[in-house]
Amino acid sequence: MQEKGLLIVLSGPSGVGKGTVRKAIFEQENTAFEYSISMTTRAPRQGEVNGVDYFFKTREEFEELIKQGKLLEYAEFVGNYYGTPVDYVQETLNRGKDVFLEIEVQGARQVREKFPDGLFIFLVPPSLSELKQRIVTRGTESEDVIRNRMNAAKEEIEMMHLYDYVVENDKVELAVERINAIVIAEHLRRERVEPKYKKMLEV
Ligand SMILES: Nc1nc2c(ncn2[C@@H]2O[C@H](COP(=O)(O)OP(=O)(O)O)[C@@H](O)[C@H]2O)c(=O)[nH]1
Ligand SMILES: Nc1ncnc2c1ncn2[C@@H]1O[C@H](COP(=O)(O)OP(=O)(O)O)[C@@H](O)[C@H]1O
Repeated sequence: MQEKGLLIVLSGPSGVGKGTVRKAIFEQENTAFEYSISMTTRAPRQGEVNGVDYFFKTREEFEELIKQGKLLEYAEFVGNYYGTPVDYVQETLNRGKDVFLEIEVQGARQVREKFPDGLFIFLVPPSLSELKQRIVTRGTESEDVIRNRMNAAKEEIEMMHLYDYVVENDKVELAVERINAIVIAEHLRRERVEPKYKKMLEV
């Protein structure tokens, strides 16, 4: 039987750099994970592409997906819905591939209930002031939204203890390296050999 893939969940407060770190992970050569593209009702930002960054949905479409049980988890975050397509995740894990989710904390909590054996990684900022700076310099949000996101961030950071690992995002490259190391260690702990090293064993 095909060994199932590992479900890797990267979460943390808004503005900590989840999206940035996730992109850097997928820009590495030979990334062994499959990224699960989320559904959202948020409007696309400049340069975002439907089916690449997100599947952009109307509220009605999203609520229909909820009703039909098509989402592994979903959450309302600062006025918009975000959710993970369940079929994609299941099928990919069944093919033996690791699936990588980058989601906010309410969703991560729901995934933990359904996949207790998943690998849950919490990204933290070096400090709260640095977090605020990142949200401000991103410049995509109004002052009201920034205030909401900072308030949400404080509550989100309290969820840190529910995770398997906490990774500081001081520098993107360092955070990526830490996550790579954690995944390798978790594969070994689960007696799975990295696909990259499996090739060596075949020589
Ligand atoms: N629960 C959940 N959260 C998601 C999903 N996709 C993205 N998010 C999170 O939703 C939040 C807002 O995302 P977005 O609007 O793209 O803004 P940004 O990531 O803060 O730049 C971030 O914390 C994302 O990690 C998802 O499928 N489910
Ligand atoms: N390690 C880092 N050092 C400095 N700035 C960062 C770092 N990681 C991310 N950023 C910046 O912080 C802002 C928020 O990052 P983003 O990836 O959108 O966060 P999230 O997805 O967690 O909401 C962006 O402007 C991004 O360029």
